[in-house]
Amino acid sequence: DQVNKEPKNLPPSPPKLPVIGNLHQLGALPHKSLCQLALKYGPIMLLHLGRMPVLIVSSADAAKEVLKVNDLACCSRPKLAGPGRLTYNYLDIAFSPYSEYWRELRKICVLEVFSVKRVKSFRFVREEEVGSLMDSISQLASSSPTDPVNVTEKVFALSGSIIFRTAFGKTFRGSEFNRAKFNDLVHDVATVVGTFSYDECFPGFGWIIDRIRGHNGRVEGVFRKLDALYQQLIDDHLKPGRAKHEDDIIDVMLGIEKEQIEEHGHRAWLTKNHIKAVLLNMFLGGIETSALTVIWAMAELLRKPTLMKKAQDEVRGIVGKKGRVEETDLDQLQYHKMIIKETLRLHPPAPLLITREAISHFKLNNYDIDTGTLIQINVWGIARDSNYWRNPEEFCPERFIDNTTDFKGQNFELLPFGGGRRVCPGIYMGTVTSELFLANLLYCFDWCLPDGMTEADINMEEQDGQCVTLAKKTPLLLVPLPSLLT
Ligand code: HEM
Repeated sequence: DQVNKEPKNLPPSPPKLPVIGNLHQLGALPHKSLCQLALKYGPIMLLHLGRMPVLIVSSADAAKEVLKVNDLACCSRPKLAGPGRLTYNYLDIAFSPYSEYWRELRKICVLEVFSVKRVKSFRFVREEEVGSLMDSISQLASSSPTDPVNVTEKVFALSGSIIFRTAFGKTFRGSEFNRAKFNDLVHDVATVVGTFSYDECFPGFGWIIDRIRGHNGRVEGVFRKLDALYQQLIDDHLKPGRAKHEDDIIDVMLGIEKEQIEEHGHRAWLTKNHIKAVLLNMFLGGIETSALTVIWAMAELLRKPTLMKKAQDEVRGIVGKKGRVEETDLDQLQYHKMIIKETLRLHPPAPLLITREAISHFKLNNYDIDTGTLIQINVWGIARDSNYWRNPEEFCPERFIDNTTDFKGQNFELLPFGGGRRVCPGIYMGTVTSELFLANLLYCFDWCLPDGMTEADINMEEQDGQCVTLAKKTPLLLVPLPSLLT
């Protein structure tokens, strides 16, 4: 039998160095370096990061093969050390390997936490928080009219307060996290879960490099900060007589825990650590993604004043003198929706999605993909591929006029939320939040560049650091002029 076995047909690989393999070719912005490598080695390549084989998928056709045809073989997650620590050993949704447990947990959360009905029930939170941000920007604009506002910081704080209130049932203002460098913590979490540890790439000696670069200490530091926060949130929820408007995710999960204990007479599977692990997903999935979308959209519009004007005319024309954009207005803002879509095309918050792992051997365009191979889908590269997109580098929301391409995982040339069984369950929450933020920023203010700066000076560089998310390197500083409508 062994004799008759066909030799394996592995995907092409760039030449690798002894021991480290292709690690040195990743660079500071892996999605970019991987695009360059794909031009030479093709849309299906096999890299080796130390001992780990990693399949890099860089075309819509190949992404379809992975996410649609072979999704079941590819929908697991590897047990990497950083996410392992932060998820209490993979008890969450995003980093848990494919299993009965993951299916059950995802099902509960999709029904109870991410459903359109639940997300809509928190509309008042989003509108209140957006309203108070607009008020605070107005105050800054009237007290020091020429001073720039750090829009990046404001948008992160807004996104944080919305997740705090909807997911954790607590206001963010006045908490320790408001004062601390909140966006740094959010970014640290994304970095810790996005960075491979050297120990897993190089068993035997990698831990020495990890120790020298302080990787383990960093993971532990982030873990302790988050764990203390979660514990405090859970304790608050267990206090009798707690005032609340709507059940938040902690209420929902504590309710399931109680039901299980009542039903079985003892705890079935849900513990406080499970709840904390899911809170990490809210923290990581919910805050940075929506904030980055708004920041990149603002930066792109600032560079193209005619598009900015078109967007402002639309929102101001539809909302009139109401003073604020409400969620019920959003469906009428068709151009606005195209701006968000175009921003997610050029600046997908997770440019390589979240690492997957093959749980069985499968064939991808005749190549053999072995069990245990890690899989990264370069959605950043795919969305800039001139085979699918005309003038792909240009920010042009108009490309979506009379074009039904959507980002929900069915059009493989546009996958900012991934696809298949692991598709982002927060699509509705993420888009409604980003749309509401951006629409209000555009409706309430005219935005000018700080003195002496021109459109060409806006820094569009991406933050390096091999992180799971794609942040703008420098903060967006803009001078707000209140619009006459507010
Ligand atoms: C603009 C907003 C957002 C973007 C672009 C985004 C993007 C993504 C991406 C690319 C993935 C990985 C998909 C894959 O591996 O194929 C993902 C997964 C996930 N996202 Fe989002 N996301 C957003 C908003 C949210 C929000 C608001 C939440 C929750 C509060 C959330 C929670 C999650 C969770 C729990 C997963 C893991 C799913 C799984 O592995 O089964 N996301 N998201």
